[in-house]
Amino acid sequence: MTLADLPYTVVGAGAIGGTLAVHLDAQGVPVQLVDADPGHVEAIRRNGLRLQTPDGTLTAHLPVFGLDDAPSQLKGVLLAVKAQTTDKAAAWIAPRLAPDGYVVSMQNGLNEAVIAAHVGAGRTISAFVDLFADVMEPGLVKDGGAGGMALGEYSGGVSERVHNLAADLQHWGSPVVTPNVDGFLWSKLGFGAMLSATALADADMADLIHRHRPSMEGLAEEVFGVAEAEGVALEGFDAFEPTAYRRGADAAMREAATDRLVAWLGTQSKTRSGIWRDIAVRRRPTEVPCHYEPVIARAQAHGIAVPLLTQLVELIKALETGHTEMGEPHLDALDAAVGVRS
Ligand SMILES: NC(=O)C1=CN([C@@H]2O[C@H](COP(=O)(O)OP(=O)(O)OC[C@H]3O[C@@H](n4cnc5c(N)ncnc54)[C@H](OP(=O)(O)O)[C@@H]3O)[C@@H](O)[C@H]2O)C=CC1
Ligand SMILES: CC(C)(CO)C(=O)C(=O)O
Repeated sequence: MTLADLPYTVVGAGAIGGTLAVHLDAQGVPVQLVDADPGHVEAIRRNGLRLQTPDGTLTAHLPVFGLDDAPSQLKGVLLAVKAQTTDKAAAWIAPRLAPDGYVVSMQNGLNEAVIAAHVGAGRTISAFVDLFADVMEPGLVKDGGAGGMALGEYSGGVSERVHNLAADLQHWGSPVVTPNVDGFLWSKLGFGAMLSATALADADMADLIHRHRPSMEGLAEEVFGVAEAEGVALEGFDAFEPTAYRRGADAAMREAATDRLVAWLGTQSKTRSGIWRDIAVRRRPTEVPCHYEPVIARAQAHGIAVPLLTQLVELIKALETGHTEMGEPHLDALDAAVGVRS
């Protein structure tokens, strides 16, 4: 096999990596998996990787490896580990990555710089993913609803390899190919702050966003204040309209945007965020500090106050360590903090 023939490698074959791998396989595109969870690897080896979709279950029988027995040379890597594992995973990938290989960050957060530090900016592809998926049991991923995706070069612009990747993903859908993935990533950080806040309570994302509009909208506004200072041109996606949450946005326009967002979230069969799932089901640390501490640091550098975001990160950390329990009073307190601020 020549380098050009090497399959895609999904590193982190969980909810997102698993979903994309099954769709690549269904498109007839060669793909192999690497995952750190031995139980998941074993289940995939035994029964294939199964993706439950509204139209039935797709099963992909794919080569699957643990970190110790994976191939020594990788070409197109789709990285789909949680953000806090990016550094470790990229360090593992770097010595195995072919000179003309690349790593695509199929993640939430600003992970591209971390990846580029290991493999080089020229071998890093930016991506934004708004898919909805969950690992239900080892070897089984549930498609929890449709969402958007964008792809582009981390160094800027778009390229043939980005267009090729978008074409290879056609069985999943149609990714946007754009030089402004950053605009999507920052918009998702705003939306993601709302989703992260819904993990403070034990109820569905749509209901909590509807009931706690002051804090939800205030969180997005804080993130977008930082994005603006960073010179990022925000991009809308799915039912999320970032312009409605910029400071000074018309109040009626903002409420209408939140109405549409809540209605759309209500159509998704995945009703709780990955953050909620990590705390309540998996009982493991979440991505929230890794996503938002860099945003808070940038806010400080620009002299921008982000009190809601800071409080959100502290509350999530307290939930992770068991210092507090999930409950809607946390969101009432955030709502009240907005009242004090404005
Ligand atoms: N799930 C969703 O609907 C969405 C997720 N995202 C983003 O996608 C990214 C991936 O999330 P998601 O798919 O939900 O996460 P999952 O936890 O479902 O999948 C990640 C997988 O990676 C494995 N893993 C951990 N460390 C390594 C490693 N060093 N090398 C290889 N594999 C490793 C994990 O194993 P173990 O469990 O043992 O750690 C797990 O099986 C995150 O950034 C998330 O925010 C974005 C949009 C939606
Ligand atoms: C809510 C969702 C699925 C939106 O993409 C998400 O980002 C997550 O679960 O982490």
